[in-house]
Amino acid sequence: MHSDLPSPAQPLRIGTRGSPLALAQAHETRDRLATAFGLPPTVFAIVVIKTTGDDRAMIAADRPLKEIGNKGLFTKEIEEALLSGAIDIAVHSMKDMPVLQPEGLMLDCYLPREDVRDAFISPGFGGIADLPAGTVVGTSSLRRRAQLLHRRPDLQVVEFRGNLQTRLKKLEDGVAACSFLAMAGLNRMGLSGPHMTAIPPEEMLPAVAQGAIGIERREADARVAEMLAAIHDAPTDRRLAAERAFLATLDGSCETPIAGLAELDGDSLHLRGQILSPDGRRAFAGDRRGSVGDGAAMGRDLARTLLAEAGPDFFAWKAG
Ligand SMILES: NCc1[nH]cc(CCC(=O)O)c1CC(=O)O
Repeated sequence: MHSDLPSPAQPLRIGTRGSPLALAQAHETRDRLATAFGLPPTVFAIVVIKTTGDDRAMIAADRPLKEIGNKGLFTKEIEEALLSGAIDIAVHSMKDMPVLQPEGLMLDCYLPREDVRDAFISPGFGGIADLPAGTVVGTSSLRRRAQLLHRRPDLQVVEFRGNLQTRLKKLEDGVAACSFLAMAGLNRMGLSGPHMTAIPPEEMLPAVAQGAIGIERREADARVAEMLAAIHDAPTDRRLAAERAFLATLDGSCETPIAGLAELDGDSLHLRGQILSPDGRRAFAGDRRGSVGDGAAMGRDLARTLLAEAGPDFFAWKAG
């Protein structure tokens, strides 16, 4: 194995998007590999790959991502680089990953999960419950929009994108009273402040796989598979098995109003799931408790139950 380890002459190439969060995730992956194998950072090369989703010309800042089409928006070019051999591994936010990988690629290494919760960001208010009727809130997430409108149909939701700094500026300019981001991203970038509060999952159930980083590789690359096994986090794997089975059975993607969270308590797994109509008027939620090895079955079962409760017309909007 040791002769197979990366060297300065033949570094392990880590593919990533160029956003600050993506780079932080790629550096975390590099540092965990370096520590696990006692290697210097110089045997890793971080390769930034521009994806369709990063192309500002194509994506006007005020155009909802769901209108542009999200299938592989942030992953296609990176997966092509893996398949062509231009990079050896690719680091992804699991929240943005489809449940199935392209032929020849494998996604079975997860880093320890960060905070799964959403953050409430506002210079003026402490939480959702404090918002007066009619308040304008900013988010580009279809899930957060639906969840907010479900609880608070009196709120007005406007499209809101950009990094934390951009959002804080917009909030200070009065474009909206508050916004939302994943705690995981803020923590991984070392951002915290008086304007940010974690929202309990009971109040806003997070997206499936929120806070989890996955590392993709070529299926046939045994050397890389062996290296990744050393940094793989099994508890995160068990939780994502339940959440992603739930998502797969619902046939959803990251831009459909679906929420899911699995938590471990010793050998038992607790899975919560929710589906909503985009306007938030209809919502179906449920949970399952079982043993840690049964996550995928629990996820499928919960999804089928919610689909049956929602009825055949519930997902009809997806076709239109
Ligand atoms: N869809 C964008 C995206 N993908 C992953 C994260 C945050 C990090 C994570 O959940 O792991 C974000 C931004 C956000 O929701 O604030």
